[in-house]
Amino acid sequence: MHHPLVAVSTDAKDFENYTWHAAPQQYLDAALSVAGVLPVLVPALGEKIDLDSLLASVDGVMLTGSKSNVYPALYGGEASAENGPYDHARDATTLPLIRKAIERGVPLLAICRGIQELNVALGGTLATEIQEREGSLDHRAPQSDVQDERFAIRHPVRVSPAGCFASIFGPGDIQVNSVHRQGIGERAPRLQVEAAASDGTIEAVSVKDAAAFAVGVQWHPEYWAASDENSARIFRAFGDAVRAHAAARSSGGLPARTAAG
Ligand SMILES: N[C@@H](CCC(=O)NCCCC(=O)O)C(=O)O
Repeated sequence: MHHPLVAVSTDAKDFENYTWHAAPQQYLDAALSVAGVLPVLVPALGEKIDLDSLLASVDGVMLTGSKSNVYPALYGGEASAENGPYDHARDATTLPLIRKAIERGVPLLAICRGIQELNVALGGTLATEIQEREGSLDHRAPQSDVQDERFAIRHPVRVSPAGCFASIFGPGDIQVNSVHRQGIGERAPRLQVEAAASDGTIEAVSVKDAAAFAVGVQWHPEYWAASDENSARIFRAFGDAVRAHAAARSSGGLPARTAAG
């Protein structure tokens, strides 16, 4: 079976005297087994990467979650020891990659840190320690060493009837997991809300004027994509968009604006 290629963000991690560029396996499994695309890891090498060449060679981009936070100066905030850890190499890679993928009409799925990067890349800001806001839910993972407990599905989000998620999930609420302490602060002007939690936290967005599927989710559909229908739906929708992009590219039928650059 032919699998179209999807570029996947990596974290730069220092380990055993090397810097590794890595992504968790759950994202890779969900991409291959549920979306039906072949994930290709993109090193966090920032401006050394020719993004036009990369994006001419793949049919989708997926941004993973991470314990690290986007460096606050990138959205006018202040860095602090408590706010870290940071991953400057990842920021220097993902923010331009997001902008370029949207500009070229390459389908984009941005998960957790990814939705935060999407917001920052398009001019928005992030709020930190959102569990401390009055009336806020605690969106952090429960304290546990067991990953299945940390990633357990545990709160509802309301899907907006007006956006593209309504056609993926239908109307009403869906149940999601939650492993974050930051969230969208000021929403970037090009983003529209696709889902929100009961405390108002923005849980999913899409890019209003994008030529292709371009969405972000604050939860982790990759973790249960093999067993949870709603988690799988996002990956299937992304896979469909990637295949449509691949078909348009191979027939030379991409709209002029997506072939540019
Ligand atoms: N660090 C940010 C982004 C949230 C995110 O991507 N979480 C995944 C964490 C994975 C883990 O803890 O195992 C935030 O906290 O908002």
